[in-house]
Amino acid sequence: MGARLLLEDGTLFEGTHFGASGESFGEVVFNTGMTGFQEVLTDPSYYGQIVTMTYPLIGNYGCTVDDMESTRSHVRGFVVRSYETIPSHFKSEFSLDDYLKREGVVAIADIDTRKLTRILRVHGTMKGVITSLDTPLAQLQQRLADYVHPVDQVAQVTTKTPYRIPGEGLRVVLLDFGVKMGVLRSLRARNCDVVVLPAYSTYEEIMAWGPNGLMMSNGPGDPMDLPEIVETIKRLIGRIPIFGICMGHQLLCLARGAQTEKLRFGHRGANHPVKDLRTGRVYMTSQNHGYVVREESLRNTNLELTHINQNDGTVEGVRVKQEAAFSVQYHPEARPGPDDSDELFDEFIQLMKQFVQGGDVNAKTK
Ligand SMILES: NC(=O)CC[C@H](N)C(=O)O
Repeated sequence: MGARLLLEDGTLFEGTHFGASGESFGEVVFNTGMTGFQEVLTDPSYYGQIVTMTYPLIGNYGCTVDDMESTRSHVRGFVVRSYETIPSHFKSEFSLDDYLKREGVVAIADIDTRKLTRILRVHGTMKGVITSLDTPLAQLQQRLADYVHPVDQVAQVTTKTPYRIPGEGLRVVLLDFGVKMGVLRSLRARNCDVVVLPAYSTYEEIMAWGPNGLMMSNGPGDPMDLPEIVETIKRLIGRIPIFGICMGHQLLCLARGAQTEKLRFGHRGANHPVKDLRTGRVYMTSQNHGYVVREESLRNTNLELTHINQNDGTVEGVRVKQEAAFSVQYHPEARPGPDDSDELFDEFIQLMKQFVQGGDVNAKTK
């Protein structure tokens, strides 16, 4: 059965259909990871996006509940060069096709994903639609032109009610902007007592849990859609140690007066080199973001640039001078991807310990 992918600029790809049937609109982006399609599909930061995998063979190792990054898929569509129908891996419990059908994700295979990626690299990410239906092209074009991306996507994916993952160690409140399981696993591996709160929790609701530290998660959409949350973070900086990942990083920077902007085509994949400017060490990192903190905007703030991307020189990490707060644009929880940056969670634990011992609101990030 056939399927079509139509881009906002009029480019049409015709391929084979798999996954759910129907018509689905979203922002078309690409991911450069060679593996990790299941983590990509279940990462809430991809909410509202149609994801293309640049690696040509997808589905080979099947799916397993173990590798889910949340309880459902958040993508609006999935695009691959070659879909492998027979999964082969000892952990595989079901096929990618079964999973996409179950989650209502429309997918297309057998298109030239290299050509698609080059279009997105040159012209930037754009709106698109995948359809398995026979809708006439002119009608499809009109519907795509009328489609608008959802705003405040964080509200769609954050937990509706607080929940706790008990542990014997330090109490971490996690503001859930669309948290990946990997972040929770990394905190649990360090025995933290984790309380996950809705993104729009107030300063008082957060502090009522008596946290030793605040973790701010990844999440979908534009950080500038979230001014109320930025106001809450302004009050929290200096009160408790803070560690921000991706969306959490962008919001920390906005709270300290920096600015964010949209990248032309973003960074998505498990193979992005990042340099720690303090040590000169380069880490391979897992990434998924379309927005970035503007480096020039750090100048009049007390944010210190700690990490940069080796490919395009963009901001990858900061710390707040004189305060116990730091953040990174990439994903140290590494699902999928290299765990080079796992130590950032240990740094956060150290910061919280220092803070507990000294009761010191000025415990320094290293
Ligand atoms: N993974 C994330 O947290 C992404 C943050 C933000 N939605 C961006 O695309 O830049």
